[in-house]
Amino acid sequence: MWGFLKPQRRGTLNLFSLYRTHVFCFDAVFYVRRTTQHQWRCDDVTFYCDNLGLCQHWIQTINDQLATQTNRPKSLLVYINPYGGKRDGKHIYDQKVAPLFCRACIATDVIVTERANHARDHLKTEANLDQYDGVVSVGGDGMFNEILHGLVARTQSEHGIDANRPDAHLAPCSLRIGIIPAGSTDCICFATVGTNDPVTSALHIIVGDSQPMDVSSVHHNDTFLRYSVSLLGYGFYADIQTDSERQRWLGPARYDLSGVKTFLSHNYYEGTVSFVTADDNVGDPRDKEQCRAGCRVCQRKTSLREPRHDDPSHAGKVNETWTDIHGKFIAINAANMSCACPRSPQGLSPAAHLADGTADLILVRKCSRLDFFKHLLRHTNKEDQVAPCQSFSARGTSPSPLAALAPPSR
Ligand SMILES: Nc1ncnc2c1ncn2[C@@H]1O[C@H](COP(=O)(O)OP(=O)(O)OP(=O)(O)O)[C@@H](O)[C@H]1O
Repeated sequence: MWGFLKPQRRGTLNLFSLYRTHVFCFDAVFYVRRTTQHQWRCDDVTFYCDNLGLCQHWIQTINDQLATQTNRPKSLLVYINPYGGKRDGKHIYDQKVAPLFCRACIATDVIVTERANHARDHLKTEANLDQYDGVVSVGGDGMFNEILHGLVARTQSEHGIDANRPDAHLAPCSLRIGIIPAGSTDCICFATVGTNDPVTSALHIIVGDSQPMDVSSVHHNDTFLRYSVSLLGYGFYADIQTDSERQRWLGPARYDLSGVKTFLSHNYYEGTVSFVTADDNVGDPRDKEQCRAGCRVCQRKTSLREPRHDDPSHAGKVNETWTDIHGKFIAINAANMSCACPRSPQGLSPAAHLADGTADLILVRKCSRLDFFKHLLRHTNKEDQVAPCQSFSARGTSPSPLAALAPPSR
């Protein structure tokens, strides 16, 4: 007879394991409990039984059910950036994440990076990727980007795709990337999971959650520069980023200092932005629902986009009509995702989809400091982020001053 009894002994149990006493067999089942603000926690239920055979049968049945879930990772390659955010990436991983991976029987190879681009270079050339189900980034957005670059570059070189061609269709990576937030803004984690919480992210990885993401490639004069999954910024945000790197010793507070400095300098840039509007775009920048795992728009778009990287004749799009906008701009932003983070819970483009094959182009023309301040202030609240600025869904830009955005591919 199964029943919930007061536990006689609680121990560190494997995800599904059997503990025996002389009187009862008992088995603790660990599960994910959803709490508030998109946070997940690990909880357990203990079942008791006085029939050992029945208990074993029950455990076997659960394990058989779990074995059918092939999306759960069994082996992961973990990169920890000990240098990002408040420099506590290693501590976060050891204290909050490793015990959960261990409990879920996930084997891990852990590399603590020793320099910038260590993870990228290791993934590009050395790592034996066949033995892993995924790669985990413990760090911030910069660390995620390193891993993205390593994995995407490796995949393209294995498929013989020339990444310097802006019209090349990139081959999708077979490995997934998990993010354990341990950086300063952790925008990519926040925009995909809804919170910056290492335990929640670890549990998403354990249960095999996944979300496709658009990747934009940035080129200059037919030379590949970099990939981007979040914000591609020219002007205001790029200036903050450049300046904040010089203040890294300040930790996450460096963004505040650089933000104020850049705002006060009130720089603007004159040039022409060219873009192609998305033809079958179903979303609108003012849509109320935020894109999350399982989004129907992204699922539909992903299924419509056939991978065509093996057919050179399909490279590039024909009949694209380019629109030019000339002017003086304070900020030129292409958002591949909402770019939400704790300071901007809605993000720069709240309704941007993670995998619909488009980027939201946000142009902020030269205006007074006061008007620009009002625009920035909206990022911190939940009100309409786009009015009265114009916002476009675009799939490309022309050369200078913005590097071209190739059609995003997964
Ligand atoms: N061992 C290391 N020493 C120095 N720099 C490193 C090391 N490992 C990684 N890096 C670099 O540190 C940079 C910043 O890391 P990360 O993104 O993790 O933190 P952050 O910049 O504080 O957070 P965020 O990007 O979310 O603002 C990355 O661009 C990465 O290339």
